[in-house]
Amino acid sequence: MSGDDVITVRVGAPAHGGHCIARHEGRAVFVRHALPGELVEARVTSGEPIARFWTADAVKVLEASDDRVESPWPEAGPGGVGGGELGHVALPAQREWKLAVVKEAFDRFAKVSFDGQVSAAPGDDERGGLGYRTRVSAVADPEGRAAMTVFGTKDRKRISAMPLAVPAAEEALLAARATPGTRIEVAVSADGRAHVAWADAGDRSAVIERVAVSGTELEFRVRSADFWQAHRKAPSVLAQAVVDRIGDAERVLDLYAGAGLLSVAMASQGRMVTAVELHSGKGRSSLSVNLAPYETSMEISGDARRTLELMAKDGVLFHDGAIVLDPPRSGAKAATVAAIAKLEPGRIVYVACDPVALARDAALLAEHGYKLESADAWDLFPMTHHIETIATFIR
Ligand SMILES: C[S@@+](CC[C@H](N)C(=O)[O-])C[C@H]1O[C@@H](n2cnc3c(N)ncnc32)[C@H](O)[C@@H]1O
Repeated sequence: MSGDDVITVRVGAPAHGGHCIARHEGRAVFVRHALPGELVEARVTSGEPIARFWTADAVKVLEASDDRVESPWPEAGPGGVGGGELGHVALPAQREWKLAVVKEAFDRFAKVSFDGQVSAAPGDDERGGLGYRTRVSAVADPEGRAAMTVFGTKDRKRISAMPLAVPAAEEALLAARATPGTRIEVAVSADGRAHVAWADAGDRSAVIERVAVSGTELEFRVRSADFWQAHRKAPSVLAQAVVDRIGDAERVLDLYAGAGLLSVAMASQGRMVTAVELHSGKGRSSLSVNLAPYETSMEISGDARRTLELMAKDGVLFHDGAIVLDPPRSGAKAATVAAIAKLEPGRIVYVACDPVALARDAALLAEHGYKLESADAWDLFPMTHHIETIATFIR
């Protein structure tokens, strides 16, 4: 089965990754562009006879869910580009979907229950979950115009709209003309201006971002090569959440620090922060520039696990301190979790863009004597399946 084969299935619960699970002839089928409870005709997108599961796109809805809406971005619909796979789901139902996914991840992999909420970022409800991305990227098509990858393929399609982006970013992306094959990166900085960078052309221009944390406006220099949260409100939501969760820790180790968003937020509250980041780029890193005003804080340029192991060798302990980590999608994994536990931090604050990776790491932390104190989630990527979760662990 593949290509144009269409099957009729009753769709079940959502699963991690932006699809719902259905069954067909005894096999699990991951169906995108559907909603729980719907009866749909789905085009099989991968369906080897011997495969344990198939994937499919709902192409015709025979019985629609009450939560189905018209997608504000049809180009990301069935057979379209990735990055807008929940567009057909009403905004409150997107959050219920994400809550179900986080709960399932915690139950299944961490064996603890997730009792938190999925909160909206300020202003998202008013904007219908649109116009939030300050960072967008695409690749120039043969005519030099913005194109995105068709989900599950290597093909690209020119886009005519990017409604998830703040208007200035959408406008800049659609107006960009670049050498075919070049990556076009748009960043709208705190001053509301769109900055377009052609990453492959070596453009490393910096923008200034301003983020409000505990009533103070903090400034950050961010280069196009630096990691920066994509949602316009994500930096303040996450920095505030972390500041609120580190308790009275005087010393904090911030692993996977990026341009220093969380480090600077904590340092601005008088904490002594050591920030660790692997990809600090050429020249003076943004992390070091952004941390410079805080004399008791410092940057370590290197790998998180290696840094932890060197600290353990030197007998460093974090009993009265906290370790904050915000790893890439794959999570921290066993060796880094073990290295964190070796420093015996009183508190661990884990910021995760993948709830399954977080839940797996939570199970590992439990083996090292760390128990979940609290967990909360934010919908910082409306119209997509992505979700940001913060979990706090104590010894
Ligand atoms: C999800 S981002 C978090 C950045 C920052 N906390 C923020 O919110 O802006 C993860 C960061 O980890 C860095 N990174 C990836 N692997 C790493 C490693 N092994 N050791 C240290 N940093 C790493 C990436 O370069 C990236 O900046």
